[in-house]
Amino acid sequence: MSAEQPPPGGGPEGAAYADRFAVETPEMVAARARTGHLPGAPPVGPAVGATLAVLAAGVEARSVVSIGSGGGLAGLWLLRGMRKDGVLTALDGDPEQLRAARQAFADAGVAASRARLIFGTPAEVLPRLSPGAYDMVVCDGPPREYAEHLPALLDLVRVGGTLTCHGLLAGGRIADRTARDPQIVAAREIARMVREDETLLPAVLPIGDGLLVASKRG
Ligand SMILES: C[S@@+](CC[C@H](N)C(=O)[O-])C[C@H]1O[C@@H](n2cnc3c(N)ncnc32)[C@H](O)[C@@H]1O
Repeated sequence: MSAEQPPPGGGPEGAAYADRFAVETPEMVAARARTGHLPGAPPVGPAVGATLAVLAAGVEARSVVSIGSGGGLAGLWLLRGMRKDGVLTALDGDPEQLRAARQAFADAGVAASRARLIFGTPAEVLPRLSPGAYDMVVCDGPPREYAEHLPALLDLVRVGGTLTCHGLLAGGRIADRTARDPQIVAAREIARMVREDETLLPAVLPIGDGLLVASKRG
């Protein structure tokens, strides 16, 4: 890296600053602590959470689907950015994560009418959701679980709405041509499908473990 060329994202110090910049509420801190012992990837960091809030605010989100609700940390950020009358639909296949999410929303004073928590996998739940009815669809689970559902996920997003998938970079391994494990193959497949879809305007944000964002155009 030359002296004139700063490291992407400001390097580790820049990433740490981005996380410090986005201050979590006490309820968010508690949500993070509540699910720390559960299996699976950790919840979103503050920089990713704040970005989700900004994206939700940008589309004036009234309805958002979150795939892989976890313990509700991303949900709290999303609700912060959504309209005050907005409804978050969050699904997860782990009842303990859903219980933790319910607790997190209650702690934060989120009205029950604003959060719909559904137990199930994308294969079970997505067919029950209305196509084109969502301002934003947020994926935060293993990419290999969601690659096959990408067309159904995109179908849920209204024109002008936004899709996000977190975990795309997999610690940078997505760029390593020798890496061919199922998670990386699925992440590359998601990236390819989104980039080649002419109805989408996509970008990869190198925050957290890589946030793929795409705006759906007419
Ligand atoms: C990284 S955590 C999500 C954290 C959450 N976005 C947050 O910030 O609080 C991933 C979640 O996806 C869920 N998950 C993984 N595979 C799933 C599947 N096939 N169906 C439903 N949920 C799944 C896990 O139970 C876990 O709660």
